[in-house]
Amino acid sequence: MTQSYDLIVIGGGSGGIAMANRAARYGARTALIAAGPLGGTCVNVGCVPKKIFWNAAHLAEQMKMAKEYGFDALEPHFHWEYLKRQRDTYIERLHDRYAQGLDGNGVVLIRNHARFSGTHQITAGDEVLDAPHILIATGGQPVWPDIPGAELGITSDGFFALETMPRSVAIVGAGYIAVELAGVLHALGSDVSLVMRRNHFLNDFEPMLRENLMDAMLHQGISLLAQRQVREVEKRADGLCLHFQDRDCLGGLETIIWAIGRRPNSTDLGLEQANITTDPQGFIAVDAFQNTETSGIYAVGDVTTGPALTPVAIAAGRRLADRLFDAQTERHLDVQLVPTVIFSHPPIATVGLSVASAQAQYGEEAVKVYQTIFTPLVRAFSAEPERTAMQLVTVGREEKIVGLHAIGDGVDEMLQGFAVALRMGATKHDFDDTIAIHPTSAEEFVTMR
Ligand SMILES: Cc1cc2nc3c(=O)[nH]c(=O)nc-3n(C[C@H](O)[C@H](O)[C@H](O)COP(=O)(O)OP(=O)(O)OC[C@H]3O[C@@H](n4cnc5c(N)ncnc54)[C@H](O)[C@@H]3O)c2cc1C
Ligand SMILES: NC(=O)c1ccc[n+]([C@@H]2O[C@H](COP(=O)([O-])OP(=O)(O)OC[C@H]3O[C@@H](n4cnc5c(N)ncnc54)[C@H](O)[C@@H]3O)[C@@H](O)[C@H]2O)c1
Repeated sequence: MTQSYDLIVIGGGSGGIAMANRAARYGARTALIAAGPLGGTCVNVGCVPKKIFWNAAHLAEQMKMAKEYGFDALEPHFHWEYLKRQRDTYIERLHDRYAQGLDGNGVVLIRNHARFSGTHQITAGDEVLDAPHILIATGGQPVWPDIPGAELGITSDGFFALETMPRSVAIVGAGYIAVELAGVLHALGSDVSLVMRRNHFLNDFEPMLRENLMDAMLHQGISLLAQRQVREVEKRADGLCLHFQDRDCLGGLETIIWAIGRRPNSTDLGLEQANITTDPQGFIAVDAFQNTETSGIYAVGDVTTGPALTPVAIAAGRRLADRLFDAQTERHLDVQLVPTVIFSHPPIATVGLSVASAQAQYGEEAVKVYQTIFTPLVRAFSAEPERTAMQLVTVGREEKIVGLHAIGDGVDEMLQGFAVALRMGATKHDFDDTIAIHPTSAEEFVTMR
């Protein structure tokens, strides 16, 4: 027998859970179908376990710095297995919390793989459901390279499953995940090589950010291998060997991590039953209101082409629930000024336009850039201190701030408040007129000349 709901949500990750809970609180009869563990990518193999390992790496750096502050040399031994156990236990608690939250809101949770069996009908195992509103929030998965021996490596999913710390690692890729994992593994004691196709990583970001991060990584001892196209992985007696096109090879590796992008989970959904097509990469097209090409079917999160970030998926899901079940007819997600942090070492915080994008959008004449680079006080005693760099991109006579970029200690926790200011239309004068907090690094944002 078909069970009827007001809303069916496919996918128990960031976007799906957010929409299901909000819709149910508005009184919508809601079913959420989740194939994987609750919380999806972010909670299980993304933001949360990554940040826990980043915290450990950050502590390792702080312990090194402690000597400069008069503490006896600390030579701590890091127990990867212990932290992994702690992390897994924490994540299990999050699973329970999500299940309780859904239950408390009256969302019916179905643990199975969902497929469309009609335009507004879903089959999950033996169950058949229908609803006038269906959300696709199925997220994505890591891309594997199509080369011989690729299966000898792992992806970020495999990284989070590692039981012991790899001694020597090559990370192939140049995006968020590649630089974040490189920083974490290096700080915890691995010998790390980052293998890039081009000369740089983080190619879509303001260049000053990646330039400063590349300097910092080289200084820390991470090996950056540019212009390397991977051709094959070979297993040898002394470890894995990564062969490059027309070039040398990198041997003696314990682990190779593929961090070459992610692809949407859209192939095994029966989308054709709902007359929904995807682009060649498998992404589902949506308009600004998350509508797909079929009325009453919506998509949010990593299965769409929007920024692949947890808060973006959550905001899109919640706004959609507001629109459909609380009569907020114009409510939708604005993807301008999405703040983001790259949890590299040191971290990067960025919101808004790069200098080049601002010039392209407003004309070169209209853009004025303020920047500063300095040694943060916390690094005052370091022989070769890691510097902090900050930049404000302004436009027009009123110098409206359209881009804010920073790399350095603590910028990850600085960005959120500045993102509010930019969203409210802050100008350089507003920043200058704000009393500084001294002595901090953040005060440089309101004292830049
Ligand atoms: C290593 C890593 C680190 C990251 N770090 C950050 C970070 O620091 N900050 C940040 O903002 N973002 C981060 N992200 C990105 C973030 O995790 C994603 O943007 C976010 O999880 C997307 O949410 P979603 O709801 O679209 O999909 P997901 O969270 O992936 O959830 C989709 C769920 O749908 C399920 N599913 C798929 N198909 C079906 C089906 N047919 N039937 C039923 N269920 C199905 C899946 O099992 C999954 O549980 C990171 C990602 C990775 C990989
Ligand atoms: N801190 C955060 O918020 C955070 C952290 C991790 C991931 N994420 C999200 O997850 C998304 C996916 O991250 P990602 O790092 O997997 O993807 P990405 O798209 O950011 O980067 C993939 C990189 O791999 C490179 N690449 C592709 N094919 C390659 C090949 N064959 N050889 C070498 N390099 C190759 C690409 O040029 C690109 O630079 C991100 O875009 C981001 O939105 C966010």
